[in-house]
Parts: sequence; structure tokens; C-alpha cells
Amino acid sequence: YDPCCAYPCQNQGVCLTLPANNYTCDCTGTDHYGIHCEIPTWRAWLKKVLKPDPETVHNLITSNSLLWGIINRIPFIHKQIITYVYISRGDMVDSPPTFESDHSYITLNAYFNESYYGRALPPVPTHCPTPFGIKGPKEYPDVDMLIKKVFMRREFIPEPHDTNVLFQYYAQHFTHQFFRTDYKKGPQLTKGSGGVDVSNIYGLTEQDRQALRSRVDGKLRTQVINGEEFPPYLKDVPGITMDYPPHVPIPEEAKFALGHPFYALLPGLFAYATIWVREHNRVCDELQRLHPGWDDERLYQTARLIIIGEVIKITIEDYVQHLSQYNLRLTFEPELTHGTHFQYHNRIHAEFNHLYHWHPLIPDTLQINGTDYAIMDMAYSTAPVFKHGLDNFIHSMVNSRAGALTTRNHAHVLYPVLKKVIENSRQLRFQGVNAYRKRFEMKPFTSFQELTGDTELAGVLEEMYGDIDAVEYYIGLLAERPGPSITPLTMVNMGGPWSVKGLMANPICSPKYWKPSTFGGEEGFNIIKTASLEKLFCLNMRTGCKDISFTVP
Ligand SMILES: COC(=O)[C@@H](C)c1ccc(-c2ccccc2)c(F)c1
Repeated sequence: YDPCCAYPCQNQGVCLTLPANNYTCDCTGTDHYGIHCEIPTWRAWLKKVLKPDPETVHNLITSNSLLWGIINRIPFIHKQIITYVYISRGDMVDSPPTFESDHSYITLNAYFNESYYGRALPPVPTHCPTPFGIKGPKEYPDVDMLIKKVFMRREFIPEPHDTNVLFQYYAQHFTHQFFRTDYKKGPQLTKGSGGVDVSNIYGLTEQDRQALRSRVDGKLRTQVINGEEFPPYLKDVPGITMDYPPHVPIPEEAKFALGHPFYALLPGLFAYATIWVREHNRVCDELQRLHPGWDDERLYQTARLIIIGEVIKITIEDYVQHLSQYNLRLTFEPELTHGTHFQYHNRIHAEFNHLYHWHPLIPDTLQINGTDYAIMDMAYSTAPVFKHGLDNFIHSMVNSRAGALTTRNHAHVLYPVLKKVIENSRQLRFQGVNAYRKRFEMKPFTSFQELTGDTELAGVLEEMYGDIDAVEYYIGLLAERPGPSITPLTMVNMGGPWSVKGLMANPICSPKYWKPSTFGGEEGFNIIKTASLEKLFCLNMRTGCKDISFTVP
């Protein structure tokens, strides 16, 4: 068989098959040499010796709160650390993108065909002996058996850090602006534009964006229901399509025109969509006060720039801060990347999409004012929001526990979604979780026990996969023993680079954008710099806001 199927090249060396069952490893740019790029240059050796193990680093950053309390308050040191986080995470993401899912080697398509999700590692060649190259079983384990034995919830496991449902819906609402798989054409393709473009608020195409505008004062279309501002009914916005199930009779007063067709599915997404539409219109009012002469177009475009800034600010300083459980205070300071080699380009990777399948966060029911709603009771319905009022609905999200991001915690109704993501990862021929551990500078797992920290689960996985190098990507991410963060450690160290790159490579972070005039002057700039999750809700809820955060009070 093709000797490159054994992945002989280490440290990201590229394997090139030669005639007569020969091969060569291209060690260019790996800081290593030798036939398998296994010998480090003195520079790489020094880095390896000095760079502590990611697990140690992670435990350090998520503990020692006293030490971090001091470091967070010394601007010079804090800025150095944040700069390092931005640059080091950014450097781990190939930019321009190198691989896509239709070839197991580098192509120009990976760069020029923007319909592709990028790939951090190329797919396993189809001619290799097993789905992982040469290791493990000749066939993937049966997906239904795998789901039943490893993923299905026996009983609800609450998230150990008191994470609430407000966090879960933030993750779902935020990520759907850039995870836009083109299901009709295949899981390797996306309709997205590569990053935080707030297309989930404004619409993905120019046509949708125009349809959702009021064309007055820069504002988005809204309507008043029970004295409060809400998005418009779908029937009132020609051209907008929302994903509703065919043949399910849903009254027109329950269908709304939102920035993303998927947001028809859950009231939690409708609630976030409503809050962000209100925030956009509130920013328009602020801008109009500052610039009475500005027309609708300038108010709309400038407000959209401010909203993107707010989204990135809140995502780093509230969302990632909670997710990582870091005691290091994470900040949104684009000027720290100015004058460095950091590049303001981003491509969403297929593996990032799969990593972000966080359905275990979803509880079986949501209790609102004493009424228990099962997930399916809420599907395609906004009734819970209008029956109890938006503020009560938000209050219930704040006070409801999310599920732990681990195995055996997927709600049963989500079986089809989970099956789809596992089948897609097989269609995309993802390499095993250990290949990704090495790709992101972590040591590969040496045993099933080391992966899971749970003897029974280790046995189940060993029986299915045989070889630790054959454990599938998504399975390994979720089966990993819990760490100090909301997600297990591998998810942090892989999600980190894609997430930080996706946030900080936004055009508004580049030197030519990141200045007061872009955002309507100092006041507009300050809306971004003072944005927070709590402010977002408290400025846009009618009856006051209490305990707004990502943890159950
Ligand atoms: C490596 O860690 C980091 O760079 C920190 C800042 C960090 C950054 C991002 C994430 C993160 C991981 C998964 C999905 C979304 C965000 C994360 F969990 C931690």
C-alpha cells in the first residue's frame, strides 16, 4: 500500500509518495529534519524544552486566581500575554488555507474556491487500507451502536461549572453566522463568508439584507407586539426564507423573518435575534443623535460595524472567558496585533464546525414560570416567548442549567443530528483524534484509559476501535476526560486557535478600520469598548434585567 498511509512524517512534514513503494518527507518550515522530520533543530529543541505541556499551562491558567488577579492588573504584563495568545493561536491556523475536503494534498482550490470549508489536516486518502490510514478496523464502528453506547443521555448530567442555557443559546446563535454548511451540495461546502460577519443578524445575501431593513434611520424592520419591539412577521418580508418543516401547520403570527433561516427552530434563537435587532436599532438612535445629518444608509452601515465590534467584544470577554474558565482576564484589544505578522484573513475549517457540535449542552426541558417545555414542545414555536413575555423567557434561560459537554449526555431527540455529524466526518475522511492532537502541538493519547479517565468507557471504545490512533475525531473530543474548562482540554487547545483567529482576523481589527471615525467617532468606538453581555440585555429588555451571565445564579 501507499507508504504515506502510515503517516510516517512527523511535525507537520508532508509525505510525498514515490515510485516503487518509496516516499519522502518534506520538512520545509517544520524546524525539524531527518527522514521523518523527527529531529528538531536546536531552535525547535529549545522551544520544546522551554514550552511546558499544554495540560500544565491550562491547569496553571485556570487556577492560581490570586496570582492572575495581580497579573490582570499590571497592564504591561497583561498586554504581553494577550498579544502572545492572539499571535500564537493565530499562527496555528493555516492562512491562506492549504487543504480542502476533496483532495488529500494541497491544491489551489483550497484558496480560490471559497465555497470549501478549510481543513487543518487533509482527508485520509481513499486508497489506504483503513479509514485512518493503516491503523484500526477496516470499517468504521457501526454508528448506531456507537451513539447508543457512547453518546445517548442516560440521565441529565448538569454542566459542572453552573453553565446556563443562556450560554448554550449564545453558542448556537453566534456560531451559525459562520457555520453555514451547504447541505444540498455536501458537508465539505459552506455558503458562509469566512468569519464573524453578523450575517445571522442582517442576512447572508445583499437581497436578504435589503429586505430586512426599514430604510428609515438605518434601522432594521421591527413590529410592536404587547408594547415591545420584535422582528417582523415572515409574511411581511417578501424574499426572506426561513426553514420551517413542510406540512406542519404553523400560524403566520408565529413565523418571523430573522437573519438566519435556522433561527425558526428554537425560541432561544428568536430571543437572541430579537435582542440583537433591538441593539442595532438602539445604536442607530445613538448615531443619529451624534450625526443628525446622516442618511439611512450611513446610519445602517456604521451601526453594523459597531454591532460586529460588540459581538467580538462580548464573545471574547464574556463567552470565551466563561468557556475557557481562565483566570487570565481575556480582552478584546485589536491594536495589540498591529505591526505584527498577524494577518486579517480567516477561513472556517470543517473540523471547527464538527468540534462545535455541543448538543450535550441542551437540557431535556426548559422551565419557564413553572411551566416545563420539552425541547420538541419548543421546536418551531415562539409561543413560550409570547406566553410568558421575552423577559421571563430570558430569565428562565439564565436560571436553567446546561448539560455537561461529555459522553452519554445527548438528548434522545437529537439522535438524528448526532448521527449526521458522525456520518459527515466519515464522508470527509477526518484523520483520528491523535493526528489532530499532534497537529495542535499536543502529545497523542497513548491509551484509551488516558483518553477517557474512565475504565468502563475506555473498554467500550477499545472494543470498537482497537487502536488508540483509530479513535475518530469527534468521538475523541467528547470522550476525553473532563478538564477545568467547559470543554475537555483538546477542544480548548484546538478550538482556541480557530476561535481566536476567527475573532481577531476580522477586518474591523485591522489598522485601517480600528479607529474612531469608522464607528462614528469616539462615542461609537466606546459602544464597542464598553459592550458586555449584561449591557446587551439590560439595554434591550423592558422590565429590567437580573443576574445576566453565563452561570446559573
Ligand atoms: C488555547 O486557549 C485559548 O487561546 C483561550 C483564549 C481560548 C480561546 C478559545 C476557546 C474556544 C474553544 C472552543 C470553541 C470556542 C472557543 C477556548 F476554549 C480557549
